[in-house]
Amino acid sequence: MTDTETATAPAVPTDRTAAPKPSSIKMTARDVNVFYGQTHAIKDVSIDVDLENVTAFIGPSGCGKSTFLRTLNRMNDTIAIAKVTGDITLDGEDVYAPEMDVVQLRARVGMVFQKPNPFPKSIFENVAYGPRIHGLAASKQALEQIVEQSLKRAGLWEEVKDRLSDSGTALSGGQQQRLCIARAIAVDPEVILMDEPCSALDPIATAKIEELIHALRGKYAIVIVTHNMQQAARVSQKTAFFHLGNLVEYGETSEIFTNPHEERTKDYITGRYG
Ligand SMILES: Nc1ncnc2c1ncn2[C@@H]1O[C@H](COP(=O)(O)OP(=O)(O)OP(=O)(O)O)[C@@H](O)[C@H]1O
Repeated sequence: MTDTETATAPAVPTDRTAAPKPSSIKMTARDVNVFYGQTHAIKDVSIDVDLENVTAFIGPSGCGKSTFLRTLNRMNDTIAIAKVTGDITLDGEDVYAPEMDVVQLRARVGMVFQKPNPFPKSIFENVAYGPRIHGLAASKQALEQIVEQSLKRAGLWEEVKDRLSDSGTALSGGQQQRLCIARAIAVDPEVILMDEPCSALDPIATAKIEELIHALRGKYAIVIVTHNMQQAARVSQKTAFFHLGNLVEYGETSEIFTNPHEERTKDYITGRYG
């Protein structure tokens, strides 16, 4: 059954992981607009991203979830016709300031994409590349330690520790996605943005990524775009609902799914439109 076929809102887990924690604000967005030529894709969006809570972005196809996610680490800079206005900060620093080093920013605010995209290099090199170019390891041993710790944090170490020189592209889809998460973790990020990270994965691989998101909660601020409302309910403590480029409602996930304030949110989570 797909989300659009469900007649009721997804159940929110009642275990402790679902409860939001008091949090410090890691990123802020104020009055953010994004234009692709004449298309006004994001309209006056303001939001705070917590460190301790996982934030899910949900909404129907084309509502601007990915576009807004990409404003947080300036990935839209790579799209020639994209224009971003408004203010975005990371620990109070202006992300769009001319002096902001974008390579450094994207290490601090890492990204995991819909389709796993390991480099056509060894498992070790996939993880070692970032720390090496950012000068994070003083020695070969230090680099090996970073690789091991990142693979452990990404829940992949046990599966790959005996074949670190195999190609990253030879792993299964779910393993490749965890490798991409290890690659993001290796440069010691503060925020991890995930753009539908499970959409190309089977249910078992998806469950592993969801467990991993739980385990990483609080170590990094995590924002996940998902089409799957059950997934949003399972992995996040805060949910933002987007519709036609507007942020319609943002709040605690349990509240959004059980007691939404806006009619459009209610219609979406009960599957009245998709
Ligand atoms: N590179 C681009 N060039 C031009 N328009 C774009 C580009 N990327 C997105 N858009 C437009 O911006 C709007 C928002 O798209 P976006 O991909 O952010 O939505 P989404 O909610 O993530 O959709 P989906 O869930 O289908 O991935 C849409 O109208 C889309 O057509």
